[in-house]
Amino acid sequence: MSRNVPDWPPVDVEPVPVHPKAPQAGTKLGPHYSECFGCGDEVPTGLRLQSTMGDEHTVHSQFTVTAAHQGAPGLAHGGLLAAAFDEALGATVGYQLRKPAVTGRLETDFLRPVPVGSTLFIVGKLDGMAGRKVYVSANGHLDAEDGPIALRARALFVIVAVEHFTTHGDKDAIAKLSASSQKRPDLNP
Ligand SMILES: CCCCCCCCCCCC(=O)SCCNC(=O)CCNC(=O)[C@H](O)C(C)(C)COP(=O)(O)OP(=O)(O)OC[C@H]1O[C@@H](n2cnc3c(N)ncnc32)[C@H](O)[C@@H]1OP(=O)(O)O
Repeated sequence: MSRNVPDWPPVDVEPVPVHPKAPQAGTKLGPHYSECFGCGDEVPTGLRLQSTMGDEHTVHSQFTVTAAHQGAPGLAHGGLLAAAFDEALGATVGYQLRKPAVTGRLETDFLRPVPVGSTLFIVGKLDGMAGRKVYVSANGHLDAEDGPIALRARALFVIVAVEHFTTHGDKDAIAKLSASSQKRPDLNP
């Protein structure tokens, strides 16, 4: 079946300036925040994405679908799959720019059903930047790095000041994150 996919990126962009201290290819990235629904290891019902730096400005993430992620019986819920891509795309932006950025827009094409027990191999890549706008996209391969593509996603992340989080978020949790990230050079600018 053919699908009309809009031009991407939708505006003229510059190459994204990857931070000189961005993690090397092959580096396992670990949770950026232990209570993150997408990657945290303190969230029993979370998605627990595991990400690794790839070559050529990519980040590779794996998400294993459990019974807790069902929509239809035995199949992953589409909203949770979109959440997994939000996390994978956010990691692609965050670890390479090492600047805070939030999702402004996220669009997802669901191409194949994703059964419980399967693993999505998500490859996110930076597509360009225009001012504070960072364009990023990802493919999700079913059950292997070279498996069939089950989902595609494109997103706009917007670079924000740290005040975005201190103004709108939980100050105690931010303090906890700050303290723990002192031990994680990959999380510091
Ligand atoms: C090492 C660490 C690892 C870190 C790893 C991290 C992984 C975390 C992954 C999870 C990420 C999330 O879920 S983040 C949580 C979900 N997202 C949010 O809560 C964001 C809520 N939205 C907002 O706070 C705001 O709307 C912002 C910040 C996105 C934008 O507000 P702003 O700062 O006032 O800027 P604004 O001027 O409106 O927008 C800036 C530019 O972006 C454009 N723009 C903004 N939104 C859109 C949009 N939906 N569609 C098109 N374009 C848009 C504007 O037109 C403008 O273009 P121009 O005029 O410049 O051309």
